[in-house]
Amino acid sequence: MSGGSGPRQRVKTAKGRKVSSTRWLERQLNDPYVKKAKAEGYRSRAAYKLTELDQKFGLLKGVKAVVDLGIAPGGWSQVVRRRSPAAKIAGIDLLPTDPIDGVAILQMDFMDDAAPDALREALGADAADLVMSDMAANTVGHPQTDHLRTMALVEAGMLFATEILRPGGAYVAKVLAGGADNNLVAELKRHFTTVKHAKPPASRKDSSEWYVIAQGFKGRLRREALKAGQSPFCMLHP
Ligand SMILES: C[S@@+](CC[C@H](N)C(=O)[O-])C[C@H]1O[C@@H](n2cnc3c(N)ncnc32)[C@H](O)[C@@H]1O
Repeated sequence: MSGGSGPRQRVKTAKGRKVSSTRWLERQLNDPYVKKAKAEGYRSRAAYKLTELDQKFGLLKGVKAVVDLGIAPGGWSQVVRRRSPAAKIAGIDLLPTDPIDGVAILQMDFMDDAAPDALREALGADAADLVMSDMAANTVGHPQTDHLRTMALVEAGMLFATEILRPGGAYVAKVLAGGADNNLVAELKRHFTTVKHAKPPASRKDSSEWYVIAQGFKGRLRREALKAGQSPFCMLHP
């Protein structure tokens, strides 16, 4: 997507406004995805990242139950709702999210021990077809710390996905530049038949975010079977 209509808008630095805030405002005003989101009734330009990932990977095809980790302000769930009007959707965020028709929204920390059960209950389905995470840890400006904190969210999302997905289901998560690290990719490959990375066009070029897309969930691994050296796959959600 390029350009957008009309001349580029400039924002004057107001008294008390930081230069970085002025730049952010200017970028928002001139961003074609921001304009499109406004025109099409999406709460965030992030909606187009999921739309583009869906176009490339068919993530939303036929989904009946979806979990949205880091739902606020709600763009991704709006996309799912429009694509699959009957799908059950449950989302979680630290921040409040305005209601979305038919979406169960929890305001809590996904890293809280109680979050997985609360989400399962909110979803109201035995299993999900898709777990999507657009969660981003608040950056502290120390690259290693930021990377570790984001990876902790991706890993926690993966663990949750392996407990709630039906066989064949998918997990998509935001990761930082360089993608998921080798250990995480190896772990994802144990659980999913394909693992890919993508940066949708709507993701800003100067942002370090990428997405990891894991599809074809193999089914829950049965820990006892693994220990006993038997076939580890146990289809708990046929
Ligand atoms: C980029 S935004 C998500 C945008 C959303 N996909 C949309 O389309 O509107 C990332 C969200 O992740 C949330 N988040 C970060 N860490 C979280 C955590 N531990 N638990 C729940 N939400 C978290 C943030 O509060 C933030 O709202």
